Amino acid sequence: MKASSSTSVYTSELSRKIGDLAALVKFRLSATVVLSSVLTYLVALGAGGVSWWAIAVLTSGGFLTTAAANILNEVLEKDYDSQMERTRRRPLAEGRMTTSDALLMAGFSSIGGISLLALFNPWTAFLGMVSLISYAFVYTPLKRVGPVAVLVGAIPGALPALIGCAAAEGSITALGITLFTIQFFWQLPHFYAIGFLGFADYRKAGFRLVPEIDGGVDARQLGRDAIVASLILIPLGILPYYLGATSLGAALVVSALGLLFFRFALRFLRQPERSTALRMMFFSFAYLPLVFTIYWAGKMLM
Ligand code: HEM
Ligand SMILES: CC(C)=CCC/C(C)=C/CC/C(C)=C/COP(=O)(O)OP(=O)(O)O
Repeated sequence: MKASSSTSVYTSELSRKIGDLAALVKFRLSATVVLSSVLTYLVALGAGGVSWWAIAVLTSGGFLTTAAANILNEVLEKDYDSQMERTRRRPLAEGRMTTSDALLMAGFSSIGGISLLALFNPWTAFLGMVSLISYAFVYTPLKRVGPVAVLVGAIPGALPALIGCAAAEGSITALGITLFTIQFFWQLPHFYAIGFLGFADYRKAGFRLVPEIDGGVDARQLGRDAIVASLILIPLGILPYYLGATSLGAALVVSALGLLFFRFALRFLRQPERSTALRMMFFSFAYLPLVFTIYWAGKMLM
């Protein structure tokens, strides 16, 4: 009896620790970031030369680097995270973890991550370092300054696409810049939907990522910007075909997804409310992995 109750205490303690670690590194976000690097790596590499070993190194190096960036972000924001409903249960915000433990993890994680990325080539490691530093030390403080933070945050947010291409090609190429640009513009409607939905929460903690008008969210501005970004994604979708990185069919499907994104943005602009924002947000979750997978499939079938 005693043994079984101490086992269940141990199990629930362990699952709480795992939950805390997942929240500390923003596991789902980090996993998607890494997926974008792995998929762009595969697009750049095409059919030849894919090794499971290289994919494992890119996945673990990318994950450790992204985890370090997110830990630093949560250290810097622990007092603000505790004021937001969405983030208040994070381990640093609730005091279940100390700042020094978190910093120690960020230190080991960044050294491990960048070292693994360096196994590909110096560009991959350098770009990993730039994304980590710009996310933690430029974007994070700018979140309290104004909506410009979103455009700045979209740079480290898009660098994983360039990192994947650099790992495959050894340098910064036209394909890398194209996939970076797609990931950059994708993030704008992605965040504008989230920002609209979470406006009150952001405001409570003093984050100023979302444009305001008369003390409320400026939904027209968000809608217009989402329209512009999604319109840019439509022609951009074709570009990898001209660079020889995918088939015409795949590129056209990606452009069609851009058109669909535009429709979600247009509906949001016409009717800025929870339901239209939610649809734009859920579509954004699917859009990026779909786009890179379609390019890859197109290249494999060429
Ligand atoms: C300017 C850049 C970005 C901003 C400001 C941003 C902001 C956010 C926020 C605040 C959430 C939490 C939504 C919630 O919990 O309700 C979120 C969710 C998410 N973001 Fe982004 N994001 C950005 C870029 C990215 C990038 C680069 C990726 C991946 C490639 C990404 C993938 C995701 C995913 C998969 C989720 C849902 C998973 C989760 O809620 O943990 N985001 N984003
Ligand atoms: C390879 C490497 C190191 C890449 C860095 C990639 C990275 C962490 C991208 C995330 C982009 C981003 C601005 C997310 C929102 O964070 P937020 O601080 O607004 O989210 P929060 O409100 O949930 O804290």
